[in-house]
Amino acid sequence: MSESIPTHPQLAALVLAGGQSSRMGEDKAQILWEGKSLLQRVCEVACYCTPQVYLITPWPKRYESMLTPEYLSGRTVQALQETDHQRGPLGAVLEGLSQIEAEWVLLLACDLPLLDPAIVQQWASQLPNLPPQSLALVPQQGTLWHPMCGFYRRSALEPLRQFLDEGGRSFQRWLPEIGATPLEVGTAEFRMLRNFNMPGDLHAPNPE
Ligand SMILES: Nc1nc2c(ncn2[C@@H]2O[C@H](COP(=O)(O)OP(=O)(O)OP(=O)(O)O)[C@@H](O)[C@H]2O)c(=O)[nH]1
Repeated sequence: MSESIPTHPQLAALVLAGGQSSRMGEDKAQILWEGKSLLQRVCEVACYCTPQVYLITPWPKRYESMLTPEYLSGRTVQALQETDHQRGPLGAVLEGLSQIEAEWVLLLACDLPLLDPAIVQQWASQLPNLPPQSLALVPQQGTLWHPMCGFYRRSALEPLRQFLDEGGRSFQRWLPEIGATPLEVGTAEFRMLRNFNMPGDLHAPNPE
């Protein structure tokens, strides 16, 4: 993958690897697809968009060898230890956001191997145009948000903490609550947001 081009000086990326992978039957992050692990693919997209990339996971040791420059075209990814495993992906986002200082964070789930880095970077170029009160820029299709490839302002931290403390666990509920800005995307771009959940997804025809 080609060199990253700084998109926004205040953009970091946070990759998620955790959960149960119960539908896949084995750890999704480590699954090989077309010669690379799903985690490696998503980390490469993140590294294309920003030099500041973090992985939040309950198992940093497990992925240590996959975050090195040898795997990531000369880049590195810093692993953050997730401490509370009970709150799902939103809890992981909270822990990640609280350790990252950049104004914006590109959130990427490790099970999105079809992402086109140039498109994600083009989306990031919209960030400077957002009003200060916009806490997130997230692809939306109809009323369905695609939160696992979206941009979150660091100041979303406190509203997120409050949502989790009140028992909230759903991005689909939280995003309207904070008035997230929908990202206008075309049909072709939505195809790259297909996440891999089951073994059959690994053998489905590539939408490209
Ligand atoms: N760090 C972290 N990532 C998570 C957590 N739960 C899910 N994820 C990640 O979020 C993405 C979407 O996860 P899901 O497919 O909804 O859940 P899953 O637990 O991985 O899989 P299922 O058991 O099949 O639902 C994947 O990239 C997971 O690695 C969590 O508690 N912590």
